Amino acid sequence: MALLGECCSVALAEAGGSHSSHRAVYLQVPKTKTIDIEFSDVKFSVADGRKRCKDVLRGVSGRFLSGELTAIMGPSGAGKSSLLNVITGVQVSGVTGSVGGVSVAAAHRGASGFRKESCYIMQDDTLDPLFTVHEIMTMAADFKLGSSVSTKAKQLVVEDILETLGLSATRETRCCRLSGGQRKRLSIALELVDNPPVLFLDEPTTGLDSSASLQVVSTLKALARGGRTVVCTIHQPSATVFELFDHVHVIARGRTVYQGSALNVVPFLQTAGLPCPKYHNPADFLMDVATGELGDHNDELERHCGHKDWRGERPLVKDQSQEMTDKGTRKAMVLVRKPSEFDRFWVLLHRSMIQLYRDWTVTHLKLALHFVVGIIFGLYFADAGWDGSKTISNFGFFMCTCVYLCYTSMMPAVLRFPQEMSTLKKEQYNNWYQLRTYYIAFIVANIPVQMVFCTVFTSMAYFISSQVADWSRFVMFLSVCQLLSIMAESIGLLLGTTCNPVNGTFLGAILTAVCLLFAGFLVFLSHMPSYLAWAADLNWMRYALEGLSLAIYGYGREPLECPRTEIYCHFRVPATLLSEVGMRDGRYWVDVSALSAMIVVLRLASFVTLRRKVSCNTR
Ligand SMILES: Nc1ncnc2c1ncn2[C@@H]1O[C@H](COP(=O)(O)OP(=O)(O)OP(=O)(O)O)[C@@H](O)[C@H]1O
Repeated sequence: MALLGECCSVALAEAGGSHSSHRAVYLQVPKTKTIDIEFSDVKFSVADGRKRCKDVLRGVSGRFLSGELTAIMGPSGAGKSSLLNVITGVQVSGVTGSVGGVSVAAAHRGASGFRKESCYIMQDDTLDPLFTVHEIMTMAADFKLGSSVSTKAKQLVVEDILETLGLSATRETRCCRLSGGQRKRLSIALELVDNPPVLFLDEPTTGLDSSASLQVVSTLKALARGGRTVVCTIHQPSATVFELFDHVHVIARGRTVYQGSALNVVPFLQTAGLPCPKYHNPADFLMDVATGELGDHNDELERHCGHKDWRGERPLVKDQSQEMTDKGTRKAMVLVRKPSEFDRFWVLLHRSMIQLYRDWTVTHLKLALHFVVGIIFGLYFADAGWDGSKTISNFGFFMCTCVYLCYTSMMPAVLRFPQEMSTLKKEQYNNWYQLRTYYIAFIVANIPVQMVFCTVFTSMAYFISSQVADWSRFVMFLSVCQLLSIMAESIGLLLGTTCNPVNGTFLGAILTAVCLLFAGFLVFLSHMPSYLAWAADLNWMRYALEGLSLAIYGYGREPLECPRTEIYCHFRVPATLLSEVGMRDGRYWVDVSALSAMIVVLRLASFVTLRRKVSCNTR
């Protein structure tokens, strides 16, 4: 990698800001800091499942220059995405060689400066379907430009980028309703907000028709001409699209078989004794050769492409900032200070709140279901709260409440992070925010919602089943329910970040069933074999059940009423139940503390596993 010029901006130099903490953002594609990326002898191997090594990249070298639009091409499985992943630092294990003048390992530790300034638009780039184009762009501007830039200036940046990428007409359209080409352009637009000097794109034209592909690649070319280094992988481009590329790097079976200008492909193949038929798309012919359809010429091509530099003239880069000054246009330059994590926390919180509000399946539907199920529970256990002859049924009500809260909190949580993983990976790679900021914002936004669901269900079930009308007991009961549902959600988050969603939901269901077994309901704590008592001590459901029982029957509750028809009312005195089920010596505060401690441990553990999952390779 080489810095070709200290042309970041005059304003930057005047401000005395370092490149890492300040960046100049123009309201139109500017000439920015220019970065060339050089990589040499890059090798990447993976275990192929039979304890043997498969060489995916076998010593690939090359240079991607600023101002140029580069395509990495090759047959399917040749190693295009792998090369991009190695250069961007997404793939580190099993890789040797150097990128940006330093070894791959050192580059991963942060020695390669271009990575901090580059953005990577992945193939399966997901855009939140709940937001409009304008909203999602505004959020990107808030993340990247922070509060040092006024809202008005941010809006100008957003409008300008939308205009440049031909998205102004869709500004009020929700992302889920955009066409494939518009989605790709929006993914690019999001990353342009803070004007990155390097853009990597994995197959930006996949799934697009020829005119949309042409639009996307033309956009990329315009961005490259603004001084950026733009590199993308691409499959079989049309002749028109192919000609737009300034530089093409072709890989076949992990080796470079051509690197040079798109216009030099035909003369190159001619030199290698492979004349391209007249009226044939050179890109198609090149792919036919690389796939071996015309015989195995890869060794020959590899030799020939090393003999001569097939690269074309370096294109002239447009200095648009200068252009703007010359024309005296309204376009202004904004000096950006890197936003604080605190600023980003508020943006994340705001985003989570909108998501919760707009996704009616997450909030409205669940709220309605908790309300209805709470009523059903209450009716099913009607009178169990005051009637001494139904005390065992009431104990069953506590157990059913625990199981219901566990399942309804745990299962959605298992799917929560896997659903957001691709967005999270992209935003993490592109330095939108730190993972801990995201995690804290998630907790702060989510816990109150969880508490509201739990309160709705518990209140309905509590009062309809005629539990004791004592506010302090109700608060104690509700607090345990809240802790249990947050606890179950924590387990779900941990499972979602350690296993895949299918295994996670299966394990969650099994875990809840085992906890039910050791909770002290099916086998009372007093009847449990002593050598298995430890299992109950580790069981969050046991603490919840005990907490609920003590909240209702502990602390000197008056004897219950019994119907006249009952000749013998065994559980009339509440303490009798507590003694029989082995909870007489239980302490409410111990149960609450145990649940709280487990929540803290599990939330920390899920953060660690989430970080591992986000930072692990794309595969
Ligand atoms: N982390 C990995 N573990 C195992 N195999 C891998 C890994 N990364 C790449 N490969 C293998 O390396 C080969 C090249 O994969 P890569 O995705 O780079 O190809 P590609 O040229 O981008 O293909 P396509 O155009 O079909 O996307 C494939 O056979 C793939 O299975």
